[in-house]
Amino acid sequence: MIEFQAVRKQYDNGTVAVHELSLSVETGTITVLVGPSGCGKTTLMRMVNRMIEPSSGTVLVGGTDVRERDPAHLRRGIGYVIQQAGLFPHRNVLDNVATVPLLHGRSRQEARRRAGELLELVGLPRELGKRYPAQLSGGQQQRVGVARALAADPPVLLMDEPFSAVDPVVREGLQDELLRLQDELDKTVLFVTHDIDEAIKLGEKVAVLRQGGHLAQYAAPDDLLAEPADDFVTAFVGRDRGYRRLSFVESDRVRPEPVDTVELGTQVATELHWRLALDGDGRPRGWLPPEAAVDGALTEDQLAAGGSLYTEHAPLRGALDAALSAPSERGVVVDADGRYVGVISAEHVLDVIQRHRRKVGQGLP
Ligand SMILES: Nc1ncnc2c1ncn2[C@@H]1O[C@H](COP(=O)(O)OP(=O)(O)OP(=O)(O)O)[C@@H](O)[C@H]1O
Repeated sequence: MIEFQAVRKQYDNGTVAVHELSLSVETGTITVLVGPSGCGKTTLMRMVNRMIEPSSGTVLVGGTDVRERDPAHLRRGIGYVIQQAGLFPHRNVLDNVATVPLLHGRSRQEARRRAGELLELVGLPRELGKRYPAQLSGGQQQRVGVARALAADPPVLLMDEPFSAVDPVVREGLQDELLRLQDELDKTVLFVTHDIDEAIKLGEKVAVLRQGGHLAQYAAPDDLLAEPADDFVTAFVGRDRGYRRLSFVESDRVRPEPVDTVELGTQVATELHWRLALDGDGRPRGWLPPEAAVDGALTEDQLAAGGSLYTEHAPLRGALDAALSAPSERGVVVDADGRYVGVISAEHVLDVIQRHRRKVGQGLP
């Protein structure tokens, strides 16, 4: 769908930002360009919608050389999301999103209706449409930016460090939202980041670039972690790549065990061991520490905050993290509806990992 053929970009001051780079981005996938600052990611991305022209080489979108396309026309089929969302400050949120359908000749009423739908699609309540960008949080602004980029229903979406200006928790939410949206929309997404974790989480394929616009490696995330092409990629993917690879290892061998539970809102006696507190629907709310004396009905503020939850059958990284982050040293396993299933120890997860290694016959690094 997007193809870079021996693309090179040298700026007027002599800087070679992209060095004869060839790369194919498959239709309907998220492909991530990742690399340190200044390695040419943005330059490469902007050649797709002709914001930057290559010095030599060819960029094809949908099989057509972009130079044969009128830039304005080309950009209508290519959504573009940037850091800080790039919203118009003096237009309210709904009008920001409606801009594109209006440009496409829709009536104002129709454009606003479509904008409302898009806000919901990216997980924002329609009421926010009346606010101005400055009245939204950074994460909400980014969602509006995504909604605006999707407004023309473009087959291609370029995203240039779209989530880097928000805090890590919001960022994770936005990443999850993008994966959910992509499941639904099947766009061809080219995503730029300098964060290898973000690249690995989002990319079906990841292109690692190094200084001077060289392609160091282009591979699926698991392959990148398993077999980094050279020292640069090894250093860039980081020391804990063995742990990260667990994100790709699913296993049905995790065997949760029962643990003592207590229900919020009920009277509980003092005990010498950790107990898991559940709400009335069986969802974990936190841990009740040993020897905790509960006067009256059990409330949430008497609990130690729980660790992360592990959803059954999810990749093993989540299982290990749940076990390591729990105050009771036992990770809580939940079903797809978030209801308590059992608990697991870190030792058990490591044992499952060992058995997985033996089964597939290749060690996790
Ligand atoms: N208009 C320009 N004129 C001259 N040099 C430029 C221009 N734009 C970018 N560069 C240089 O080209 C190189 C690549 O820049 P580019 O913005 O593509 O990198 P990047 O990987 O996106 O970086 P970052 O992660 O910091 O955004 C850098 O050395 C940069 O200084």
